[in-house]
Amino acid sequence: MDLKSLIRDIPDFPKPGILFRDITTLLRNPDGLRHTVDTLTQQCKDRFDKIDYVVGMESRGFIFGTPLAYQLGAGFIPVRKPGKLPAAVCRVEYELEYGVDRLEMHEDALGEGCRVLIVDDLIATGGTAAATAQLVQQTGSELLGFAFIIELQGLGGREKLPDVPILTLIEY
Ligand SMILES: O=P(O)(O)OC[C@H]1O[C@H](OP(=O)(O)OP(=O)(O)O)[C@H](O)[C@@H]1O
Ligand SMILES: Nc1ncnc2[nH]cnc12
Repeated sequence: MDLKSLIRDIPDFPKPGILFRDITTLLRNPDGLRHTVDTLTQQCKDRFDKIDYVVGMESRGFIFGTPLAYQLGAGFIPVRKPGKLPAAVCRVEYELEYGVDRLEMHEDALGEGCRVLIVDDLIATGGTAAATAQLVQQTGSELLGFAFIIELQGLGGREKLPDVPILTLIEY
């Protein structure tokens, strides 16, 4: 299935010069959604052993991370933008392709010995994923790898990440 054909390109969003890869057109297509989640699941099963937790970043990481965790028999842990999580959090700052922000995770969400996969819809500069890796590794968990639906190659994103396997389904 040609998943790339289901992704819509929006020039100059959210700022001039950014070509936004819009996944809402993939999500609204029943076959596209099923194929994306099933392919991601199969590739993760082939590549990673015994994933305890899938960590997904707000907000688009939630869309793919939760069904993936369900299919893998893992738990899902949300990493959120500041001020959204109710219990005590750990924090990290990160850079976006179009801004700077902070991410938070509940400090009791992970601990020593947890086997963790980080999932997001897209990697651009890698700032979000690198920051999430920092949050995960600070807890003493084992970071097994990353899975993204889309990789924007040429922005150097994967070079920012720790040396673990990185799965991607669609590349630009
Ligand atoms: O590799 P990077 O340069 O860090 O960019 C990738 C991140 O940017 C987007 O999220 P965004 O912060 O726009 O938030 P959203 O998911 O709530 O739309 C995307 O979903 C990734 O999380
Ligand atoms: N070009 C882009 N399209 C969609 N989401 C993004 N997140 C960061 N850069 C992006």
